[in-house]
Amino acid sequence: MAESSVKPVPLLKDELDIVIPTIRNLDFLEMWRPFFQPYHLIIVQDGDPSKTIKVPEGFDYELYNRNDINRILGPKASCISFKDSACRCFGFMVSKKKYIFTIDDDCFVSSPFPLDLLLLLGSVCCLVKYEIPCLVEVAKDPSGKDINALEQHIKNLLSPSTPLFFNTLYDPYREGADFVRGYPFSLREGVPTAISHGLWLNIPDYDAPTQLVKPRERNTRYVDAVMTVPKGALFPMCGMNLAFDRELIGPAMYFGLMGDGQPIGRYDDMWAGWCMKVICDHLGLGVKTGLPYIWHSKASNPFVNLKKEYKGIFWQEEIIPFFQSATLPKECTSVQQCYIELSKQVKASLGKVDDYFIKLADAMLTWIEAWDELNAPSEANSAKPQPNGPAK
Ligand SMILES: O=c1ccn([C@@H]2O[C@H](COP(=O)(O)OP(=O)(O)O[C@H]3O[C@@H](CO)[C@H](O)[C@H]3O)[C@@H](O)[C@H]2O)c(=O)[nH]1
Ligand SMILES: [Mn+2]
Repeated sequence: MAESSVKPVPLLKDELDIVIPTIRNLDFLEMWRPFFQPYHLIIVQDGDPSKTIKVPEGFDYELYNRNDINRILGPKASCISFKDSACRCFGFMVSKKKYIFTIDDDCFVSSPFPLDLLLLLGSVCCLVKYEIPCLVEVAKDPSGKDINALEQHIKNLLSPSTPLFFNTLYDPYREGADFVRGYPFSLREGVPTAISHGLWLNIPDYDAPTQLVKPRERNTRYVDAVMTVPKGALFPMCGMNLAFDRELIGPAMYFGLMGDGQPIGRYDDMWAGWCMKVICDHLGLGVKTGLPYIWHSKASNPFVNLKKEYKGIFWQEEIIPFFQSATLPKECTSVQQCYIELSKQVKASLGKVDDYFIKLADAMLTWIEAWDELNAPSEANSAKPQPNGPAK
C-alpha cells in the first residue's frame, strides 16, 4: 500500500468506536492502520466462540464472542443474531462513545496500483475468472489519494443535513459548494446529521438475483458527492461502510434478527435502515449517503445469499409500504419511545405477513431493554461490560 507521508489527524479520537463484525482473522486492519490505529475497536466475533480471531499488533480493542454476549445480556442475548453480520449491533450497544463507525472485514482502503490500472487488471482477471487476490485494496479519490473513509464519515456527521429541501449542488456545507438560488434561507441551517452511509468500489452490495445475473459487474464509478436522503424517502442502508451519531440515533440501530434459526438473512442492515429513517424523519434528524467509498473485495456466494434473501425479496414488497406509511405520535420524543411504538406497529401490521415479524417485534423491545440496561445514565451502569479476554 502506498505509504502516505503525512499521518492523518485522528478526528474525534476519543469520541468514536470502530465496530467490526467478524468470522475471520483481521489482517485487513493492516491496510487501515494509518487511519484506525488511534481509535478504539470493538470486535464482535461471530460463529464459534472457541475459535481465536487474530488481531494485528498495536490496535486498542475489545473483542466480544458469543459467550460474552450471552454472559453480558443473559436471556436478552436472544435479540442479537448468531451466524450473521447483524451481530455487529452488539458493538453499538456496549460502546460508550458518541460516534460509531462500522466496517466489514473485506473492505479495504487504497491500492499500490492506480485505480484505472487495477480496474483494467480486475476486468482482465474477471474475464479469466480470476479474482484479484485481496492483497489489493482500491479506493482512491480522483486525485489518486488514499481515501480516509473515517475522516469523510466524521465530516459528514459533524455537518448538518438538508432533508426538508433538496439542494441541487448536493452537500451545501462542503468546500466549494453552497445553497443554490431558490433555496429557502429559513432552511439553510439544516438539521443534525445522525447517519453517514458510505459506498463501495469493486463489489457492489447487490442482492443475490442481481449478483447471479451480473456476476462480473464491478462498481468503477466514483461519484464525488454526499447527499441528504430527503425526508419521507426510504433507502437501502448497507452496514458495510456506515457511521452514525450514537447519542442521536443509537437505540434505533438494531440490526434485525437474522442468521441461525431465522427464516431470512442479509436484511439486518436494511431493517435497521428502514426503522432508523422513519425515526429520523419524525425527530428531525438527517441521513447522508455517498462519500466515502471503500474497496469491497469479496463477493459472497450468490447461491448462499439467495437462500438467505429469498423470503425478504417478496416480503419487502409488503414491508416497504408499511414503513412508507408509518407515522409516530408526537408524544414519541425519544428514540426509545419511537422504537417501542414502531415495534407495536410492526407486530400489528407485519405480524399478518409472517409470524417472524411477531418475533422480530418482540426482539426490538428486548433490544431497547438491553440497550437501556447497558446505557442508562446511572452509576450502576458506568462500569463497562468486560469481554472474556483482557481489554486491549
Ligand atoms: O455469519 C457471518 C458472516 C459474515 N460476518 C461478517 O460480516 C461481514 C460481512 O460479511 P461478508 O463480507 O462475507 O458478506 P457480504 O455479503 O459482503 O456482506 C454484505 O451483506 C451484509 C450482511 O447483512 C453486509 O453488511 C454487507 O456488507 C464481514 O465482516 C464478516 O466477517 C459475520 O459476522 N457473520
Ligand atoms: Mn463483503
